Amino acid sequence: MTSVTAAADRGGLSHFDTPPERSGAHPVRWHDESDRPADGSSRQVVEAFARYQRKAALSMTTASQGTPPAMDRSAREAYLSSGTIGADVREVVRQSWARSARAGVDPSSLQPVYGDDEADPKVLAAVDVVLARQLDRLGREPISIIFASPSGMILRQTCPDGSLSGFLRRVSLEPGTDFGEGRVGTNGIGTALQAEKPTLIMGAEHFADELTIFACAGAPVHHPVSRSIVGIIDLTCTAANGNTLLLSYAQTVAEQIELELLQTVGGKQLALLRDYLAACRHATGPIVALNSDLVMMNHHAQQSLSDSDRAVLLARTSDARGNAKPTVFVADLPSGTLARMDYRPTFSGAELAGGVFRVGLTATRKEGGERRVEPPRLPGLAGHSRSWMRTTSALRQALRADRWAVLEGEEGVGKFALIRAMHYAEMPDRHFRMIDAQTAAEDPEGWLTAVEEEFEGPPGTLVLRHLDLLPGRMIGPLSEILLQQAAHSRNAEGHWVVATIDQAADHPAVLAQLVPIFDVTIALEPLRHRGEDIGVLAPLMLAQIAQSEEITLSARAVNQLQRHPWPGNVTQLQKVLRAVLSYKRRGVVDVADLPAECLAVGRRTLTSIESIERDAIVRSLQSQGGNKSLAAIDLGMSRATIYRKIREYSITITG
Ligand SMILES: Nc1ncnc2c1ncn2[C@@H]1O[C@H](COP(=O)(O)OP(=O)(O)OP(=O)(O)O)[C@@H](O)[C@H]1O
Repeated sequence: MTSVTAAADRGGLSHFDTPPERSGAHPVRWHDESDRPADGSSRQVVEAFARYQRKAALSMTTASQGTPPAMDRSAREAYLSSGTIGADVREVVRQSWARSARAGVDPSSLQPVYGDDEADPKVLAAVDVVLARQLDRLGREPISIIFASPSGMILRQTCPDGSLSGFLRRVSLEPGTDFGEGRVGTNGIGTALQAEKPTLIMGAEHFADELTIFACAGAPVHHPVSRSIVGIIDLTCTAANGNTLLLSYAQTVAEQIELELLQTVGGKQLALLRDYLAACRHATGPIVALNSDLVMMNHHAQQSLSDSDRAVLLARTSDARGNAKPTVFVADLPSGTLARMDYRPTFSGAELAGGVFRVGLTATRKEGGERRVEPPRLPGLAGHSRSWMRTTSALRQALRADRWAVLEGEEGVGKFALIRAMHYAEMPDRHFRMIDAQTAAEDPEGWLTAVEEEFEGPPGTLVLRHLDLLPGRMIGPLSEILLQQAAHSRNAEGHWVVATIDQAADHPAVLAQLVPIFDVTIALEPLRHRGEDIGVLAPLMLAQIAQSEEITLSARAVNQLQRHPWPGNVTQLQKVLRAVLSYKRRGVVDVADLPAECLAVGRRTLTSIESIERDAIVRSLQSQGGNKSLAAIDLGMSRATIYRKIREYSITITG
């Protein structure tokens, strides 16, 4: 082991001990007060810095080892003048330069942007503890430790060396400045955030001229449980002193902050983490753990599922949230895969702390495009998910066996449409009547009489729609009528009675007194759990509403619709398609043509204020070509806030 003596001797940086092949320079200090930058022209500053670098270089031990191959300034100049990328430009840098150029960063003039950022106080407290400890160890080493938010805003900066501090101030590397890549181009903070991994940016690899005098190593700091990025640690020193040790040091500081943060994690989160890790240990498939604050997914869930499958899977998991009993359920994913989800609750003491889902995936479409057996057609309706087929087949069996049924599902999910289509598909010659309990309160007597008269009329289907809305005082009388009829009319000449209820409604008396009169309860799943159906439903409905085949949906638009949670189900999808048709009558509807509400894929229903805010963000992002910084300015919010809200509302930006 080689130790970097100058640093370790002072009791600091001893963790820089490295194998010989990775050993490198130790940080240097100003040797002479006269080297300190004078307040003067930038030329003076550059000269002062050059002097400083030269001296720094002299005091280095094994500077070049462990350092990315030095890239001379000509590669950068060639790129900036002609867009030519030299062979010695590292991939991470070449990608970052391209992003910086696309974001319109001016390489010849650094234009720092100042602002506020909402910092998590727990994270900042952990950062402060670790930075104070590091500062003690650094003594007066000319190295700066910076902490920036997930959007690149500098929140903390320490530098024990006054001279280096002076240079940092000149480029505004100080709290309150946004060092996101889209603002100042390639740099240790913004580029590491983009790459989501530790990244070293050396001298001329920086995009902006003024930053090329520095070496910056950025290491993301993760939340110890969720592993989401809570900020970034950046170590900055002179370009001549930069090497991979700087990166190791940044990673060490980031890890120390994570350890510090771990102390603040509550019992519930730890309990969930414990169960999640235990599940991951034996996992051969996706594992998802969640509570109201946290979602954790193993590598399998992140890598092997498409975005739309993952969105549907998460939507399905959130339905079991808060359940204190183990449950197993099945979800159809948009790709045609069937997910069997085994949910086990997690407890912290007696308190429910969340739950872990072990997911088993079964491909339902075989290679070679083997077709499924198509169910009998239901006129005017579309659907081919397993869930849809299970429901339609259960309802068909109930009809054929004269078994009275309750069809339950969320509002607008298509309960009534399905019963009506089933009736006309199976017994088109028979009488069909719907009586809506929503109107029962207006004329209770008349409503009950209508039900009685229906039973006296010709046989057929009687739908008692919205049964959960029946006023309490009418439940007794209706149950008497139904019980009496149930005793007589279960034969081919009788009535097939089907009721619809909203499963979200609070209707204990209906459940206790009326539902047991029916033979079977069948569930029609919310649209968000039948993403596959959207692929056939949306084009069909678009053509139906437009009464034309001149307008179609692109595959990307369908994919986007499949990712939406559809709290208002098919009715909401219908409204969206109507809205699209109000401004586009022919051609191909693409993602950009969809209303703002469809560009967000969230797991929960938003309040109206939240959806207004979400729509405003989506509109602004659209008008700014997807540029989050510009959208933030447009909306008068900080970049951190827009990033948080984009995540919170699960807004996707497709390019
Ligand atoms: N699978 C489907 N294919 C085509 N259209 C559908 C389908 N499901 C629902 N719809 C249409 O969606 C709209 C809403 O359906 P419907 O009124 O049956 O929902 P519901 O569940 O009975 O709603 P609620 O309980 O809120 O009254 C209707 O216009 C219906 O024709």
